[in-house]
Amino acid sequence: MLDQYRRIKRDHQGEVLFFRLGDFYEMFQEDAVEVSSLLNLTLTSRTGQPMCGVPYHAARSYIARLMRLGKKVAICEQISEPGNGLIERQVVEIITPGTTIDEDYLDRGSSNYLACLALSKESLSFAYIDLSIGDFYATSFPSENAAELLRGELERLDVKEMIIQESLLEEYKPIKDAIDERTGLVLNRWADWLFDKERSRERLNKQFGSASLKGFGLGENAPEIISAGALLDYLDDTAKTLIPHVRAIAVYDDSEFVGIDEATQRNLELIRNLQDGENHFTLLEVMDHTRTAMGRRLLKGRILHPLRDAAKINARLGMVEKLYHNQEKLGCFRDMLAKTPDLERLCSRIAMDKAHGKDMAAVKNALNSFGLIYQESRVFDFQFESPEAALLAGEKNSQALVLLGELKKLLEKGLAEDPSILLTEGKLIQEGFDPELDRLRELRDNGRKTLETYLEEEKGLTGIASLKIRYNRLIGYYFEVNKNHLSKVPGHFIRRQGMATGERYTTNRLGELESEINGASDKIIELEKKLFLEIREQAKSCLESLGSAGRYIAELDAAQSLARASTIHGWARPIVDNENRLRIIEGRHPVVEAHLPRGEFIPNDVILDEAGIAFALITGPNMAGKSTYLRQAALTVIMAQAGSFVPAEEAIIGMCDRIYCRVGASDSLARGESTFLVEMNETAYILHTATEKSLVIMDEIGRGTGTNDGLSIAWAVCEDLLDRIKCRTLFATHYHELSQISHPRMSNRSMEVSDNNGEIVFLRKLKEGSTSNSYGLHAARLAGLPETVLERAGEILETLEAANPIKAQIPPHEKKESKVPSEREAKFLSKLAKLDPDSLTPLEALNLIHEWKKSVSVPGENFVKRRSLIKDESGGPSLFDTEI
Ligand SMILES: Nc1ncnc2c1ncn2[C@@H]1O[C@H](COP(=O)(O)OP(=O)(O)OP(=O)(O)O)[C@@H](O)[C@H]1O
Repeated sequence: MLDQYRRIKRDHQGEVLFFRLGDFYEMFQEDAVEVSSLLNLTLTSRTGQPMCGVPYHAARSYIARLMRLGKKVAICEQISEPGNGLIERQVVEIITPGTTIDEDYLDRGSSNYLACLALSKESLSFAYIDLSIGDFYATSFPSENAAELLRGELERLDVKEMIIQESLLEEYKPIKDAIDERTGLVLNRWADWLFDKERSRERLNKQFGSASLKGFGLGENAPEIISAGALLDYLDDTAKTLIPHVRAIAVYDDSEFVGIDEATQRNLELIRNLQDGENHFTLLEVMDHTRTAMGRRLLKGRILHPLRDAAKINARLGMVEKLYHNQEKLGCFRDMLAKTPDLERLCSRIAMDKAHGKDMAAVKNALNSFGLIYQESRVFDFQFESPEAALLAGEKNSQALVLLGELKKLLEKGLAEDPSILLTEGKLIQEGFDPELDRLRELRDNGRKTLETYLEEEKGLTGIASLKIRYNRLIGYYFEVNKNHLSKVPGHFIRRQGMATGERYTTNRLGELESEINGASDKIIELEKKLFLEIREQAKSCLESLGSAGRYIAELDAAQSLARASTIHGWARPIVDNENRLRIIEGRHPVVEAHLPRGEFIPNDVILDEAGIAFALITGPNMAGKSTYLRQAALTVIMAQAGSFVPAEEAIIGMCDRIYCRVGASDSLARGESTFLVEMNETAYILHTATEKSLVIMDEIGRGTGTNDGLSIAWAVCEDLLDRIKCRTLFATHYHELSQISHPRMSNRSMEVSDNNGEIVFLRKLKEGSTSNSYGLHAARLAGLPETVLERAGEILETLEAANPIKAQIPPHEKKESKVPSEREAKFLSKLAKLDPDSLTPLEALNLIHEWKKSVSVPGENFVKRRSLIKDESGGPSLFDTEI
């Protein structure tokens, strides 16, 4: 047996092998040593080999714990009946954190992503899937910013498991660093030869039943194909079943959603807080009043993927508004949604033939709720976002609705009231559904009654009042006679077994009754299983419609959640347009406000305007509320573009393409970089990627180094943002000297403080103009610094202020040609980098040159001037060295 174990284990080195031995799953050797310590199991040994085990019926809870610890588990079952010789065993399933669809191993309100990263010529191919609901996405990252973009996606998606092309880890340090930082990520390193574009294309076509992938936005050379195909290969190996619920792939690029990089997601505490990574004190917490797991997952996704399409945003807002204005119906929807099971995840269990009786009962309940919700929602004429939900909403008697209605009836008629989760013990099918099943049940039940009558008969005959009929698996039905009555046992009793307390007997009549009852029972179990599987198969044929119903419920739930939050917190519908402006009147920080007593949060306006002031430099003492103000601006934009009402009296949000939120001096010890280096890396990233349509929030940048260095850097960064990028910016600083920057697009604003002879009160109101006092000593006093230290600090401060270390006159900013390529140039360069000259015909090459010539002759943009920038790495002349 151990040889068999070793043989199987050889193919499952990366997984903990759960090896079925009778009623236990056993682990041996290194698995046993590791798992016994992880799960606190007793470590024993078998023929000198370390061993530990868990009972088969309790295995799920142990597997769930291993999943949470980032382990993969291979389930090895006995596949032949016990008899003479070795039982055959085989791995029937591999459960991994990214591929599991089992509710016990999943977080209800979070998506569960498995991702794949591969190299595709010059770009990186990135795909991810949530197998538990069948959502499948792909994108590609241009090589220039690949590591930052990957970081952003991994943070946003909270990927649980990833397949990665080995050479990427070995040859691209920034990628390796981005992966290494995610400590909980389960990583599968795949050799390069396993990534094959042609095979990937075939696998994807097979999955979608398509002849070409063009319909999914995947052209002939689309880089996304390679990672998406590899992902399906991996699922073939692990899930070991078909995945028919994965019916399409959505290819996206960064122009669809607001770019929110990893640091911004964290600094704004969108989904997880900075303290313990939980969702308390986050934006999600205040927005989330969902009633279903489907709605919660969707809402989370929307917060992390705000849109850049005003029509779509307005459709979401419209749905929220209709519910907001009809509080009675809002309450009614909330009640109905609260009773709705997770149809999306049930669909994947049906698709993968894993839905048990209770799952099917949940489908029945979900369909019931859906029917009621659908009926109630029709009067609202909601504009649903996903095509599948929109289709359901649009066609009153669509085919999908008919199918769902029929399935609901079938489940109501066929499924037992409280069905078993096993296929092997009956209790699955309702009475009156199948005549043959009813007949067998009657036979079985009558058999039991007959047994009772027969027992009474024998009691009378033998005079043993305590005579009992019992059953065990070994000898079946038997009479049990207490030892006090053994003398009364009649001749037709056949002795089967002795016990300490008496004897066990059978009779010919008892044997006959037993075969009648058992025959019927076995047939019932078989028939119930068959009927149940037929019902499940019927549900499987409606998967698409079930998925649409799930999505319909999720969208409605997300909208009602936002309507509810708006009602509780007094949020207003924003106007969202394409202008480069922000006009938030009486805005509040949604999270800080929610945790303060009602009315205590002091609202402030955020006014940034394309034509006028787009850059606000905010000074003010410590504790004055600068950071809160900055973040509330970013959060308001995210909320609006996610399709939510916002915490303001009124708001006009000119859509942002990217939002950056940087906080100076934040540690990133995990990256092994100095605090200041991280700050500068992040600032560089903003200066390289922000556009005129971005919103940049900078909170005390430049603090992590010497005053003069920090101030100079902050000054130059402000100038670059003002002159070159021209984006909307809120820049908070304690370098009051920055207020000397004089620029028509910049305004100085500060947080008001009342100072009544040293009695400091923070008014938390933004006013025009700068301030030159940081009241740092006041904050230090509040923090409890000893009085002697404070006194001494006061003396030093006076001396320093008298000396005024930053006296030098800063020369005016001379606009120099920027060293950073514009977005258009960057796109062009990326295209150029991807070009394969060997595959071009001379005519194609000539056409390209014509195209380039056209693009460089656009007024105001001049690549020729910047040719020194794009020399190839060898230092030799690049294409752009040639005068065009
Ligand atoms: N508008 C407001 N209304 C009420 N309370 C506020 C407001 N803004 C901020 N606060 C509270 O004031 C405290 C300090 O705010 P914040 O951290 O934003 O100040 P800061 O100016 O950035 O301070 P520092 O410069 O020391 O980082 C926070 O606890 C916050 O809850």
